[in-house]
Amino acid sequence: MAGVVLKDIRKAYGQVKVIHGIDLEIRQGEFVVFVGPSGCGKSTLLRMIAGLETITGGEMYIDGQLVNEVPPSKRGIAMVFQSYALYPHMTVYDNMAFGMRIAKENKAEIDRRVRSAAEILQLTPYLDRLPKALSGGQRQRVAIGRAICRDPKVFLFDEPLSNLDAALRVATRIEIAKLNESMPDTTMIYVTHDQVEAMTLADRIVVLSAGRIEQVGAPLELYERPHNLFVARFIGSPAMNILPVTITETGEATTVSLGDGKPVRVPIATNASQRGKPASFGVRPEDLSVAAGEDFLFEGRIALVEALGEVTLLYIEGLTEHEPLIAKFPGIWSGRKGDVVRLSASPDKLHLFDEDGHTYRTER
Ligand SMILES: Nc1ncnc2c1ncn2[C@@H]1O[C@H](COP(=O)(O)OP(=O)(O)OP(=O)(O)O)[C@@H](O)[C@H]1O
Repeated sequence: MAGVVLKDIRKAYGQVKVIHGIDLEIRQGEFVVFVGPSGCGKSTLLRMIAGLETITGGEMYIDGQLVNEVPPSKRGIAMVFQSYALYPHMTVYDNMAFGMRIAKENKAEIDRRVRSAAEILQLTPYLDRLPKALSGGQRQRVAIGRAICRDPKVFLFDEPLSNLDAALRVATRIEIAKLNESMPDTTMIYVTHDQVEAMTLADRIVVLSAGRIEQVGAPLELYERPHNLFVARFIGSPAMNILPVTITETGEATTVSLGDGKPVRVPIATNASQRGKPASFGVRPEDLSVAAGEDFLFEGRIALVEALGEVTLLYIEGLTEHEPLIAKFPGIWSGRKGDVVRLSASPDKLHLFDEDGHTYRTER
């Protein structure tokens, strides 16, 4: 089974510990995406899987084999980097064939693999070109093609699309999704900063912070049921609105008191020990709507309207001393700066976190 298993994986550069004990099981054929803020250790973790960084502690298994001391070339992996790293003086064909030639693969097999990879990535018309005569997106596809030719058990991607412009990113992202479908047994691990890439490509997302895992789950699971404030804020854009509240009633549902004393009933269970405790109340900008009647969550003044065409973002002040609340409405919305709005949200879209930032929401 060509899965990847990390057991208490640790990394230190001298005295500086950057990965603090990661446990993770990636199944064969799974597409796993690592996300997290800059410096959280995504690339370090990927490079340890690749064998490009030594492992300070713990055990790493690829396909059931302990690989801690196995060199990169013997791990059955292929890695695609942000910079395509193609040989400029070689044609697309030769770039893709290079690794196999070094490995003394026979000519017919090399030709079969190069042509099949070119076909998958729509590179067949460009096989005789030099990299300089290709667009950035095409070059990145050649880099991916070169990796496919190695027939890896595990494909590693380190921000492969970050050098491409917006349109090419989308096109190449779709290529990668198709590639994943066409190689169902190949495990793929992908590092990105881009939420859309993470949400659309991943079977599971691993959210990292400061060298630790915050949560692992399917994209929509992380979006709908973040385990803690960190994940709640990290997944989704603009980020979830978080307001400080006090718990006033507990039970099957919980009543909290917002900053202005307004009671709000949240259909999330809490036990009696939580009464009177401070908590964090969360609601996503896209889950807010204009309240029809007197039944509203918030009332505030619009401080800024950002009309993006497909959506309108409203920044609303006057609710707390904290940052403005953000509401995201579909399409073009007619409200203006200075208007007073009342907002509500469906009760099942409300989130509640305890004073340590953990969710109260239990699995349903
Ligand atoms: N060679 C090194 N020596 C010392 N510290 C290092 C070294 N390489 C990385 N680090 C530190 O390890 C931590 C993790 O770095 P890493 O590059 O894995 O983060 P990242 O999540 O990939 O960040 P980014 O998203 O910015 O690429 C950072 O704090 C970084 O400063």
